[in-house]
Amino acid sequence: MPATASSPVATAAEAPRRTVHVDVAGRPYDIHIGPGLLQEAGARIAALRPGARVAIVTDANVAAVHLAAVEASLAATGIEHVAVVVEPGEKTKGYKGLEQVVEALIGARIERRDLVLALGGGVVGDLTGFAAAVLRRGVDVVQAPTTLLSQVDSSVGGKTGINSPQGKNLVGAFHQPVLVLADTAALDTLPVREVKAGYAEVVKYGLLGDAAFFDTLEKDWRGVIEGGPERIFAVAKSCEAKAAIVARDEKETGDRALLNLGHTFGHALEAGAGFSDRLLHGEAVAIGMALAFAFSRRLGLCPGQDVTRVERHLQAVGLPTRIADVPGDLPDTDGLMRLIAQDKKVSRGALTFILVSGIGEAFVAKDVDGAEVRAFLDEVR
Ligand SMILES: NC(=O)c1ccc[n+]([C@@H]2O[C@H](COP(=O)([O-])OP(=O)(O)OC[C@H]3O[C@@H](n4cnc5c(N)ncnc54)[C@H](O)[C@@H]3O)[C@@H](O)[C@H]2O)c1
Ligand SMILES: O=C(O)C(=O)C[C@@H](O)[C@H](O)[C@H](O)COP(=O)(O)O
Ligand SMILES: [Zn+2]
Repeated sequence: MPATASSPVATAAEAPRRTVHVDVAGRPYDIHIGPGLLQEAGARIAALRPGARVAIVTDANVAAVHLAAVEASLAATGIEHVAVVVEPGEKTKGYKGLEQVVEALIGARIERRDLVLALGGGVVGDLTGFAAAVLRRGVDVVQAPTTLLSQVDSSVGGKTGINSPQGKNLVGAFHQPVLVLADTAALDTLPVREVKAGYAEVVKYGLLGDAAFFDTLEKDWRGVIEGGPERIFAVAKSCEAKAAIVARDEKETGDRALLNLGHTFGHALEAGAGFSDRLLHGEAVAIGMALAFAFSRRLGLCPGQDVTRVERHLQAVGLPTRIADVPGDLPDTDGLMRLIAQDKKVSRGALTFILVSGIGEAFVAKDVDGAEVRAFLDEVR
């Protein structure tokens, strides 16, 4: 097993293995990043929790390409394991998917000191994390993210949950993982549309608080999409940014909400599209970030040149930036406003948005006037 160093990432040319420490109060853990980590799952889990049984939860697409390696790794270290395979796609992150996973874990007699291993993208990670949080009132989870999005975002920070027909992630729990294994070689089998969707959450870290990272991405984005050292650098840099925010505000009472840049609009669009593959989460975030910049400009908060620069970059990568880019029907402005009203940042009925005063300068805006949002949506549709 390689040694783990926790120094900050500076350039893409650094070693292919990185470790980022998440110093969340009372439950610190490591994110290991680099190629070949799925093959090391058994050794790392045996070292972390000797004698534990492991329930792997994955989806059918991931099972086809990566489950065998994980099972072989667990078997090689003598870890008893079972696998639960769910249907791929956002619709699985709902009540039925939760019932399937929880019942399978109970059926497999997974005990409190055993481990649940989420092997897959954000859908598997969020669903499995939530199932583990409620199983026997709490079983520990290891996240093994296999999409770019899940490696840079969803496997880190402990937000778990499922969607309600009334909105995104409305049922869930904070349940930090005990270990994250981000095997960057697993991304080699990921369809390019999914890589690009994950890239939206990478750009988010630049836009919300790190203008220099955004500059780097403007130059190096092809390497992140195609694979190579730029990709590992981007995963590590993103995990560092998220780890720092989560460590100071685990339960989103303050500036963790910055990680929601683009999500108030984005989540409403995802729900409006019926959580279907018409609009992936990362694509919704790309549109949402472009809208957050344009809305900030409308309010006189952000220079127009920054709005244009963000839109151009997302479009160059091949991400959508406008509501009209979503294929098929969406709710009208009233319908979108009803979905926005279910956002978890709403407080005493008042809307909260993450707005920007420029690239790398996001802030939490409370009491945003709903009439302004409605007028903006009417204008941009
Ligand atoms: N908890 C958080 O902090 C957080 C953060 C961001 C997003 N999310 C959630 O994450 C979800 C989106 O996650 P996602 O974009 O990873 O989507 P996903 O989990 O649906 O995975 C995307 C697709 O890729 C397939 N796949 C996954 N890994 C693969 C691989 N290595 N090779 C081939 N195919 C593979 C999956 O089967 C699926 O079809 C959303 O529900 C979103 O709300 C949560
Ligand atoms: O970790 C966070 O905090 C985030 O907001 C990350 C987001 O990218 C992610 O999509 C998250 O699930 C959204 O959280 P929600 O609380 O708005 O459901
Ligand atoms: Zn997100």
